[in-house]
Amino acid sequence: MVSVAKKLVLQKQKELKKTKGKKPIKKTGKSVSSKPKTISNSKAAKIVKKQTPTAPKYVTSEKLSWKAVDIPDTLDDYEGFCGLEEIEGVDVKIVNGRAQFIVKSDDKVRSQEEIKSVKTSIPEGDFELDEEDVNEDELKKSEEDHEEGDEDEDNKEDGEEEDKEVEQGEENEENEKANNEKLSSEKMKIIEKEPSKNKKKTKTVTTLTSRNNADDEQDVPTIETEQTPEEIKPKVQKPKQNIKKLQEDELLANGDAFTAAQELELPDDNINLPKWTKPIPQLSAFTLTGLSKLGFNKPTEIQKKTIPVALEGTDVIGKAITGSGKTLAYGIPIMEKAISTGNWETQDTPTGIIFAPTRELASQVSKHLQQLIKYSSLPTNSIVTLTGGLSIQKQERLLGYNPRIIIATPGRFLELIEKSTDTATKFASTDIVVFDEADRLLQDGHFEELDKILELLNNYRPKEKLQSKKWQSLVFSATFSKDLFGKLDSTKPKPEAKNNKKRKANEVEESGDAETAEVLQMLGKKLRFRSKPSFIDVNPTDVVADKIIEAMIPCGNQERDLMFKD
Ligand SMILES: Nc1ncnc2c1ncn2[C@@H]1O[C@H](COP(=O)(O)OP(=O)(O)OP(=O)(O)O)[C@@H](O)[C@H]1O
Repeated sequence: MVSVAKKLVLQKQKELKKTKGKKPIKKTGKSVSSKPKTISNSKAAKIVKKQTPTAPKYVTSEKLSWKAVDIPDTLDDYEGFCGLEEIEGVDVKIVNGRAQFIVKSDDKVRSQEEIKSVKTSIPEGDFELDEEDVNEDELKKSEEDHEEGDEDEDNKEDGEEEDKEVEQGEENEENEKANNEKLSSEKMKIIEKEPSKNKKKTKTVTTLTSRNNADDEQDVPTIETEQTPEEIKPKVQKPKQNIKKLQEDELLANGDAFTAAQELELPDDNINLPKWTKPIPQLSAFTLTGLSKLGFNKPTEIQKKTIPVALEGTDVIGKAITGSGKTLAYGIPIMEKAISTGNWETQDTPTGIIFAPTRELASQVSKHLQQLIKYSSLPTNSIVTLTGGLSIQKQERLLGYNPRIIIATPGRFLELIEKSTDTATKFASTDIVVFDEADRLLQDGHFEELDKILELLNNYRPKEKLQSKKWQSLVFSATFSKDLFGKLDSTKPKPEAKNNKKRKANEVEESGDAETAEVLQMLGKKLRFRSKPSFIDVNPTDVVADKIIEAMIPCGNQERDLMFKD
């Protein structure tokens, strides 16, 4: 006899067989009755109708609901196209020489109102536009709107990092803006041949090019299509504003140095600045043009004495008070070296690294050097400031454009070289290292960082490849008091070596008093100069002593006694 349990099992198996193949019912919050609902024939028909895919529709690009996406720093995982998000469920087909977009559902298509509103926000880039799509006024307006948008975006980015760095932030934004102009990563160019007069079919070549990477260009598909001259619409005249700059930047970014050189404004060879050229005959026409434009008709004392020595490659220790023109005293030698190197578009190592103790000073130095560099053959993104409080990613991106001059505070610089051996190796290959306001750089807070930096740079320097095993050091400070350089005490030579070292310190030219000599000796040990440094003191103590006048103050006996009372 079959047991009740077995009966139940058999019944269950039968039920399971019946339900097999049916789609499982999705669970909702509501309780689902175990009894399957019967669906009327008409309702079932409606559901079937809803599931039928819409017939494919051909639409123009403006009708698609494109969304802008940020282009990431690295393009490895980037799936967008020219800063636009890919739209799923849309196919592209070339019909009569034009790209047609085939959509399968209406939710990918914009309404007329939406199309109108997006026409005023054309994305950045040299996109060619159809005349009927937008007139010149609209184009100008959209560009202005977009510029404002850019600022907002950048401000937002910096705001996330640190608000208080306003001044420096602005300066980096300027650099970044210049770089963005120069290297807007993806570009669409439409090169069209002139339509022939005899109404023959003309070939239109559409090439997608990447400005940044010549290799990318080879991988980009070229679409050749046949078009009649009627089909080729005249291009809208782009705004003239900044066109020359854009063309120049494009040439430079593409590495077409020869054509770019022709586009560059040449320096004035007839600049007459004898007060500069007499003590410093090595100055280039670029620098002289810049100095003349800035109205700097003669060098300051520290500039006159430092620049010629530094241009010869000698290490320099300069003593000059604040506001004496130290920035150009080291800035001009770096600039001249960078200009003479020539192949800056291929060289990926910096010419000079300038260390400053504070972000404000770094920013000030950068601004000052930018003023002069703009008259040189060096590109606008030749100077990069690396300081804390600003986006490290942004700074890394700027380093990708191979700047010639790095201005840094020790903390951020150390962070970057500890993060990437590639960056450390590049920086270690520098020709010149400047320590501005050395007394402050070698005090608490910075001393340990600078110590590590020097060690890393020394270790990473690819000596076999470089002409010189050591970089040139330019050290500036308003004072060489032992109190301020106290940290160097720990690196003081051992007593037995003291006499030898003392002799070396005395060899430093015009080293002045014993205290200065001792500080210089300690500095030499820390910075490991490549040559005997030239000590240039533009405010020696005897200058101050000369200004002290002997005076007699007549006073009575009582006052005199008060004076000598201990
Ligand atoms: N040869 C020159 N002729 C005229 N003005 C100059 C000259 N060189 C520099 N200056 C101007 O002098 C000012 C001070 O220069 P700079 O900032 O280089 O001084 P500094 O010694 O570095 O001072 P600080 O220690 O404050 O940075 C700047 O405004 C700069 O534009």
